[in-house]
Amino acid sequence: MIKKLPKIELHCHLDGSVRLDTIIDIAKKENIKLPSEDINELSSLVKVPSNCTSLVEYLKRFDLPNKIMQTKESLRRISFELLEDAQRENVKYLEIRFAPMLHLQRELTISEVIESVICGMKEAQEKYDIKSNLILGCMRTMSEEDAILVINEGKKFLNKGVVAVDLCGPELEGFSSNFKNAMDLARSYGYKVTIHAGEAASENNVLDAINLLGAKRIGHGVRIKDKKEVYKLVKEKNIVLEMCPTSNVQTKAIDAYENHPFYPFYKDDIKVTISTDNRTVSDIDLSSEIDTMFNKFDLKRDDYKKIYLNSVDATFADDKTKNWLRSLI
Ligand SMILES: O=c1[nH]cnc2c1ncn2[C@H]1C[C@H](O)[C@@H](CO)O1
Ligand SMILES: [Zn+2]
Repeated sequence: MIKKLPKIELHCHLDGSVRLDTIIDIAKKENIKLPSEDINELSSLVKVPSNCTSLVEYLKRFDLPNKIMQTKESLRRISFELLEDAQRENVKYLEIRFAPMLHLQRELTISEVIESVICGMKEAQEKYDIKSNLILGCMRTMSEEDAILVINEGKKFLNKGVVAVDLCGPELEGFSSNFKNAMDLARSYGYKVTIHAGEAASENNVLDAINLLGAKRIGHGVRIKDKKEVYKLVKEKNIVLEMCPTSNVQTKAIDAYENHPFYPFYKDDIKVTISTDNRTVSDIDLSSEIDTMFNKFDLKRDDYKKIYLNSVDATFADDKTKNWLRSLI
């Protein structure tokens, strides 16, 4: 049932959503040595195990896919295939995020990395009934200079495939102050800002992401449940939460689906949306994720419509795309 509904996904990492057989195929073509070429063994290396204890452990699963994402052709293909997979479950709009700095291990420049991902995205948009934009991730483990490089190189693609920037990777308390100049610069160019925050560290990071970095959307943000002041700010400013419940349960940001704040936030009119975070690493798709939340919390068709429309408003897409998305439900 859920599979047939039109869907929007705002938070999906390219490197966490690579098909396993594509990893094997690219490795063969590019002579890259994998720890195993057996799809079942590879699956156990890329998909997060049930006994994962933290975000840091979860993030180790990205090393392998990133090994085979170092050429124009592999990036084009992986971006095309992500949209191909998404349209099969009726995703109509997908914001793909990835960190260009992770794809410079061989011969590519930042600009070529972005261009290759856009190329795959365009091809899929021509072939299928799906639209997409890119969010450029800057790793919090890297320097502010690196973030500025990505922002400067990505500028020429703004509104030609690229719409926003993000900070991702392990979350330390107070990370925002290290990236204030970079995010000021990004906003001055016209990038929208979404920030992973309040996932593996406290709600204060959400406060900073909004107040210091100008985030209009927050990746996860589950920890705002812990402090009234931050919760109130998110609510009053209509900040959108890109919620990824399965990822939160896997990284132990939340101990069980039943305790995920998605439902109480929704009931209290916080702008919640549902995404996969990482299709391959988390071993889910958007339909299964929506299905899980709807079953756990007994949500109905009207609730779906409300969350879908929240997602339309929250996209970083142009008005024409937003109107099209509204017409689908
Ligand atoms: O949920 C997440 N939190 C923080 N960082 C994440 C999450 N999922 C993926 N990442 C990281 C790992 C990827 O290599 C990077 C860029 O997509 O973003
Ligand atoms: Zn994420």
